[in-house]
Amino acid sequence: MEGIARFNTVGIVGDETCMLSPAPRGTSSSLLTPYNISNFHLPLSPFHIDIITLFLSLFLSVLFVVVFIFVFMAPAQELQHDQQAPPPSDEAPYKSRVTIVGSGNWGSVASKLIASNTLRLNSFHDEVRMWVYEEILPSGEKLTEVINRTNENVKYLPGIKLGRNVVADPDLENAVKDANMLVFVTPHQFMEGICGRLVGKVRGDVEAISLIKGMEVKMEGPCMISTLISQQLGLNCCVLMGANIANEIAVEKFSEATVGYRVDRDIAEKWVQLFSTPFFIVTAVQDVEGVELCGTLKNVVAIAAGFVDGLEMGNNTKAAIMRIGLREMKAFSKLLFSSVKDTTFFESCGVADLITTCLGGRNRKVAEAFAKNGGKRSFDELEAEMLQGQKLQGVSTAKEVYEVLSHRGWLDLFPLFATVHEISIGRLPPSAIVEHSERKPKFSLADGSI
Ligand SMILES: NC(=O)c1ccc[n+]([C@@H]2O[C@H](COP(=O)([O-])OP(=O)(O)OC[C@H]3O[C@@H](n4cnc5c(N)ncnc54)[C@H](O)[C@@H]3O)[C@@H](O)[C@H]2O)c1
Ligand SMILES: O=P(O)(O)OC[C@H](O)CO
Repeated sequence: MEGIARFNTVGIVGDETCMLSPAPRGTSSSLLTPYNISNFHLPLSPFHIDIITLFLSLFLSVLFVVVFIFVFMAPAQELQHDQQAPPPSDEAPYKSRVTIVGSGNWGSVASKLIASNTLRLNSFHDEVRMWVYEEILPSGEKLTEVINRTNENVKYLPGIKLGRNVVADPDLENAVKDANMLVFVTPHQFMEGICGRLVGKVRGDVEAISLIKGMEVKMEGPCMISTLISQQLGLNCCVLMGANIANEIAVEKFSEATVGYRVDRDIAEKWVQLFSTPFFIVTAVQDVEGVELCGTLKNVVAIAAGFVDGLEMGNNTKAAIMRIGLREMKAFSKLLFSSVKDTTFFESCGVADLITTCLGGRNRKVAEAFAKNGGKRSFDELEAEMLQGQKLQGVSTAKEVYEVLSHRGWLDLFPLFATVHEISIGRLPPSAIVEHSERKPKFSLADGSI
């Protein structure tokens, strides 16, 4: 604009010069400078000539600058703009670009599922970027370099090829910058820090989904991880939960999952499309909080089931603990969010996830070892020894749920949830899981009301 305005100013100066009249024939050249241009005789004094010369040189200089900018600078500016503007210029605008934020056990399997679909479906760019929290392996190599060389996450999912179109990237900002579909799948305790690093770094049109089972408790109250992501990054976030033990899906054993969405069914369908395979069946329901709370709270029940296994109390006791746990899951979810639907508890994210976790999950396994050791070895110690870098979610979730219960005066209403935390911190012995959980809550929790 500045260039155009200057150009107009130059034009006006030019017009003014054209207003000089031709010198009348026979006019004496001694009075007027003989300034002949063809048959024009301009009756100008030296002062006028100086002014005109000044204006002309000004005009020519400005013209030169404008031409210089257009010829030499504009292409450079265009190039710079192209580099910043998403999506990159080498792709059709309708193709979605997917980045996975996280590369643990489930994060790696999610990358494998997604990578098989982005190759197959035209609406997605082939490449799937996977942010990796960089680690140095015992061999001295960087985990990202090994993943990119071998196409395998040798630490968190050994023996499984992820797909050649998965690119491991240790730089979080670089990994997300071009994506318009972000999949969050890290242990929940790292998400606050990760979101903090991503503020202002994601595309304006980005959609997100969280596969993370967990919650945060803030001064204002409980905050689901999808809400944390939505609020911190200013984007819409769906969730995907289900009976999904990652190692089983990695070897393509049949499983189901549930996508929870808030409003936009089309977005939910796009996520369903991105994850679905013949052995991984995904269904969408309009209940983000219900789906996410199922995935989050079942980990607390799994710890209780692990205590029962460690104490060798048998299947009936374990089934009883699962039933009481499911009742508390439903009541707690509905007390926090009245919108939570009963039907959600019958989806894969509900009762199916509860069953698989209480039978074969990591939370159950480590809790069993905790009980076998009479609570003498801490969860942290057992987790490090038994999971080699993978993380439990149930112990910290039990603590977070306990904070909500004590803050709201609900401890007596949720004896199983409260007891799991008290055993985990050594306040009660593992055997308390049955004695305390079987206590009848003071009020009916059947419909989630107090
Ligand atoms: N593994 C499963 O079977 C499974 C299935 C469904 C859902 N989930 C859920 O998915 C989420 C992620 O689980 P996962 O199994 O992929 O992870 P994981 O348990 O394998 O966790 C390890 C991951 O945490 C990363 N990490 C370690 N320190 C970190 C730090 N300071 N900052 C950021 N990252 C760090 C590691 O690099 C690694 O990628 C959890 O909420 C879990 O409950 C897991
Ligand atoms: O191994 P866990 O206990 O973390 O559970 C894994 C998944 O959440 C099961 O769906």
